[in-house]
Amino acid sequence: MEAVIETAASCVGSAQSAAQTVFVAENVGKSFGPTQVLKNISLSIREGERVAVIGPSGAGKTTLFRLLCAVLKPSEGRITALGHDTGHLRGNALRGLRREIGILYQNDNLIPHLRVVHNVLMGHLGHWSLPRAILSLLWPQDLAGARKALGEVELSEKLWSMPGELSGGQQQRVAIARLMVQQPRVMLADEPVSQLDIRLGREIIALLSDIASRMGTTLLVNLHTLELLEGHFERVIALREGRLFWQGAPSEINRELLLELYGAEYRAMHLDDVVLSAKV
Ligand SMILES: Nc1ncnc2c1ncn2[C@@H]1O[C@H](COP(=O)(O)OP(=O)(O)OP(=O)(O)O)[C@@H](O)[C@H]1O
Repeated sequence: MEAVIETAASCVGSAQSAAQTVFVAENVGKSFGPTQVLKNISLSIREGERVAVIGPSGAGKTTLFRLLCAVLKPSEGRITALGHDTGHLRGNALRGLRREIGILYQNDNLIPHLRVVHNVLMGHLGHWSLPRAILSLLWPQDLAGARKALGEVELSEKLWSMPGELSGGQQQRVAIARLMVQQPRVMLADEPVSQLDIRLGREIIALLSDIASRMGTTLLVNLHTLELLEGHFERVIALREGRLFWQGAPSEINRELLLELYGAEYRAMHLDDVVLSAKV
């Protein structure tokens, strides 16, 4: 099966569509020392889109996310994030960009010695002055905002709990409540459910997708569990060996594509059992 790869020109699109674009990668490469882990990646993500990034282990998914949120700079090519060339961002401009990008990791999202309320209010950190942030640790500022966000993730009763008293799924919900308080323009979730069983994973992906669509926030999720694509994403981007292998709608994914994408991992992932359909 022939991999469908967009050219830089078609990805970048016209000046008009660029105005509604949150990320543009143009011929991006990333090397660590002599090892090139991303090669010639060109893609764009539109405002409000919900996109899943898939691919075998080591394909470069996390590296791509770190480039998009400007934690890493490209070795080649250019990334434009919310209108800024990340290769040239420094100081306040870099902090400003990071405020607009909310990140959810697979675990360790919460500060273990802070109560849930304080973890949720961490979402305000990019906007609050240092004195207000310190004061909030003694006397939570915006308690109503924390209560509301926790209500949205159905954890109102955990406001004063410690993270260690929560299950893995509940901790991810608290991290999502923190994202709601942060109100970023983009949410990047890097394998947010790989530590959870499939039922909890489904709940978390459904919650993220629902919140992103209600807030009009762009959502990018790096996913290993392909069963979770169903119904939540408008587009899938597949990476293989550091290259953009394929992109399209979830409904276009078929057995041949997955066999070619995952190679030896295909059987281990039980992909024959995966039933994919687009209900977005
Ligand atoms: N800081 C680094 N220094 C050196 N090599 C790195 C670094 N970060 C990532 N790599 C390498 O880059 C490649 C891609 O890693 P990355 O974590 O982006 O892949 P991935 O697709 O997210 O994999 P997984 O699904 O297993 O998490 C891997 O071979 C990894 O070892």
